[in-house]
Amino acid sequence: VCECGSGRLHQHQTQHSHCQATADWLLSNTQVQPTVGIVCGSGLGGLAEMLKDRQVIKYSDIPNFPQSTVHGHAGQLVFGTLKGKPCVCMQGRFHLYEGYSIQKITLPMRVFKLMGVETMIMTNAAGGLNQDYKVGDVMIIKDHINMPGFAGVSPLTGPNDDRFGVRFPCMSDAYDRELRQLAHDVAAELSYSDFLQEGVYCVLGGPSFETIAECRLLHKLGADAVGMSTVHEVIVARHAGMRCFALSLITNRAVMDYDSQEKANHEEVLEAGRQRAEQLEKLVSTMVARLELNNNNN
Ligand SMILES: O=P(O)(O)O[C@H]1O[C@H](CO)[C@@H](O)[C@H]1O
Ligand code: HPA
Repeated sequence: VCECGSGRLHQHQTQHSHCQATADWLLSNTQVQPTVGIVCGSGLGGLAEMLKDRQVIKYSDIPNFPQSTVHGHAGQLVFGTLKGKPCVCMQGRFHLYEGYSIQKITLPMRVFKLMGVETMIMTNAAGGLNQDYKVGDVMIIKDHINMPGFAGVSPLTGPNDDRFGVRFPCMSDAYDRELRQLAHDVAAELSYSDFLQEGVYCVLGGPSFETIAECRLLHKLGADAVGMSTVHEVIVARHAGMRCFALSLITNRAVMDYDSQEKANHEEVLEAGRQRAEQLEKLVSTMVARLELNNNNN
């Protein structure tokens, strides 16, 4: 029963003990104690192939883990080192529309925290709302708009577990300023600046793509890109005091015009990932090589 004294078994306690059991199980099944966590977006699983001394564990073998159900998400954790840094890579993430609870889709963040991860790097595929963005652009996320959050859908709903973080976590510093600067510096060195953007990511529930009216609305609200992931992970990771950095690959341009014949589809999303995969991997791996692993940003 819960330590809160109510005599009941509460979800937050179950969550903590589940996360701890999963973290312990993973630590006893891998040689790697990761300090960096990477989440691969749709079609961006190649990031995990960069790890050295790889050890792969399928989600179906991990206690308490959900399964990946989306094409382009392999469904396994890859442990190894990237430029000498111990990493864990989610080759496949979970989305609200897959039918899992919002707590379940973000459970890996808490597991990683309990394993010793200090820095999270999330990637995603997203539709470009900003009219200056082109397919293949890489957007550093500087801020987000949490649409489900407006309706009370948050991974932190329910009793707060102080072992992870505070009841009311700050989100104005969610996307680490130093890591964003590092991304700009690395991109400039690699001559990637012509396809690098920095902007605001808006999350929706999906799985239907947006209507034209919705795209126009989101653009007016200040969103530069739209997708169905990442934000919930960032909220849970920040709540637990991990540094966060996130990138969107602009895989398609959001349809904003009633005369347009374009139609968003998952195949073009995956294809855009294939086209830009190599540069995205180089950008992330060079950043990881330069990470300072003392987290003062709780
Ligand atoms: O955000 P990731 O996981 O990259 O996936 C994006 O791609 C899918 C749509 O093609 C949606 O799940 C959207 O969120
Ligand atoms: N909308 C929502 N999610 C997406 C898109 C989009 O246009 N492209 C890739 N993921």
